[in-house]
Amino acid sequence: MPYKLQFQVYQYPFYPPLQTRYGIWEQREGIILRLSDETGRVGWGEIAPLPWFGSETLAQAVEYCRQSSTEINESDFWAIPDSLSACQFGFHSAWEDLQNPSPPLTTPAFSALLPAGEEALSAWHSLWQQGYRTFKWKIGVYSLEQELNWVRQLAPMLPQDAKLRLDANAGLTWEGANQWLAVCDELAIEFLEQPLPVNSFDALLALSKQYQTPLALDESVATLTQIKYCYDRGWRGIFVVKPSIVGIPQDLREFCQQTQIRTVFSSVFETPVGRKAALKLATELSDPNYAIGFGVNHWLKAEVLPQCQV
Ligand SMILES: O=C(O)CCC(=O)C1=CC=C[C@@H](O)[C@@H]1C(=O)O
Ligand SMILES: [Mg+2]
Repeated sequence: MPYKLQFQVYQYPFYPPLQTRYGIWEQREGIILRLSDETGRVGWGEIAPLPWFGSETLAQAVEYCRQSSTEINESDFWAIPDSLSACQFGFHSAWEDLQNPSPPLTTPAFSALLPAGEEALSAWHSLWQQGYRTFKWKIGVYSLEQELNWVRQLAPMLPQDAKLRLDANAGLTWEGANQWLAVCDELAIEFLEQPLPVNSFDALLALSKQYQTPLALDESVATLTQIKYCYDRGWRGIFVVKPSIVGIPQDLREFCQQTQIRTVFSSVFETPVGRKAALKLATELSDPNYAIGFGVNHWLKAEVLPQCQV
């Protein structure tokens, strides 16, 4: 049965901008997809690229949508190349939504992203009062000395049942990662995300065996192709899965069911359209021992979605 495709590009400002080791991220941009069939069923999907994580660029995704005719078939969904992993997720999510529009009945607990730097010391309390019990703090943004000093203040001030995880966004050196992990073990940090660059797999694997604090790969496992590569090379630590850029949901389901890998699902600050599809997959596959990285998007002010062009 052919499906009718409509799509619209969107841009939303982050408020406040997101500060990470990669710099300041000012706005989220992506594509909202609307699929409909002859019986009148409608499905929504979102293409939310994250090129610095290894997905396609927005321009490449727009080009793919433009060259897709307004009538597409099931075979077209399976023909989307792995190099367009955000398109794969967006189109398959819209197709799954059309067949079963119900949102997930429950979701795992959410982790809240703290602002980078010293601001985290004051920001966590209002999030705690909102009900968050797990917090993620980005490191590698300021100097090692400053951040070690701040984490030694932050960890002890959190209530007993709070959890703190750190995300280095591939920004540490081997020496810096060892310094951080010694402190993580001292402070019972929940896990340390991507301490070293993607091309340092052997060093990451060695590091994962030297400290109590679990390591999580994120940038190294951005797509299902990369997840399989790291699994085949022996990674059995945490896999941070950003569903919006991972690829085809059904392929991820099958791989997780075959391997039982330990996953912690994470947002790419997508809109409510992509968030619904991502949470549905997270509810099915994310390790229940870990909160998922979908704390309220403080960054995204706009809630109204653009209507697709007719
Ligand atoms: O995982 C979370 O807790 C929230 C999402 C998040 O931290 C990220 C989303 C997208 C890109 C990065 O800046 C960052 C990450 O590295 O995990
Ligand atoms: Mg990360």
